[in-house]
Amino acid sequence: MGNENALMGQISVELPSISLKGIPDPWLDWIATNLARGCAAAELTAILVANGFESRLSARVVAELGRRPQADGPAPPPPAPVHSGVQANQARLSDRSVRVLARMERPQLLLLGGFLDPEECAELIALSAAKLARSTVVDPVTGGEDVVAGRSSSGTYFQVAENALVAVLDRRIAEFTGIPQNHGEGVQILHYGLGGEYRPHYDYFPESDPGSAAHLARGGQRVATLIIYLNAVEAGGETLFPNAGDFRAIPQTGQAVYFRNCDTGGRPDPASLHGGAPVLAGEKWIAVKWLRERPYVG
Ligand SMILES: O=C(O)CCC(=O)C(=O)O
Ligand SMILES: [Fe+2]
Repeated sequence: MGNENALMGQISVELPSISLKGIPDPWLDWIATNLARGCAAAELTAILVANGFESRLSARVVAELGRRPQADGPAPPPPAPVHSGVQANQARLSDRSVRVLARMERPQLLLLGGFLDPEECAELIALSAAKLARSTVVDPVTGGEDVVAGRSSSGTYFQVAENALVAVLDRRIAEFTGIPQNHGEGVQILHYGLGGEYRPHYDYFPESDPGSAAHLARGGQRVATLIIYLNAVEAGGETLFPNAGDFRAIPQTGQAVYFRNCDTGGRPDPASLHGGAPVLAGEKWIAVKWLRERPYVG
């Protein structure tokens, strides 16, 4: 898969002239170091506030440092072996081996086994079941969130590292993808009932849509997507790729499909068109992680 270091090297960032006044230098170093380690902006802001700094100033300074290229800071974590051109059939992570079950070039895609344990899947479902709300899509013109017939799931979000299990999951995703944790949007848990579907769509924001600008300003493109299956669907519910020979990933507990929405130059890749096929029997639970080009400002 793409080499994140190369990708990050190509991104040029405009530095807005926001003053960092009000936060002493040692704290600025501490924020920069922890952002480079992949800590969530919200977590760092909360620590600053707990140490007596004003909350709006803290959030602004953390966001500002998150936008700066970190040429002098510690290097980002190396990408997992499967993505660095080595055709390994498993990724050895610090707490498990993730098996590669299938791979594809366009879009760049890996089907994965053992990304989550069945117990972890069950806990994510239990934590989400009580707080589901109807899913929305981005309005191409306004950039707002609309309820549409083509996305009939309900879902909920967890902030990065919101609880112990989500913290483990976010770390595992960063380690596997080689994309720093602070580039991730909060993990979404989605539930589809019988007949529920998400018609084919792109996860990237089309540059020609006026509504995309506001989203692109908050961390750039959604360069990659990870969909983790939290249960085995009895029939239907596959993640399908109409521009890739109608490839279909079948939901099986703990397995995942990881794909790039953009090429290594950060350009949207139309081959990444995908959808969730209607559930024909049973129900479908998934965890979805959208990964941005730059640190995500939620
Ligand atoms: O339900 C699926 O398998 C696909 C979900 C999806 O594409 C998304 O949430 O962006
Ligand atoms: Fe999607």
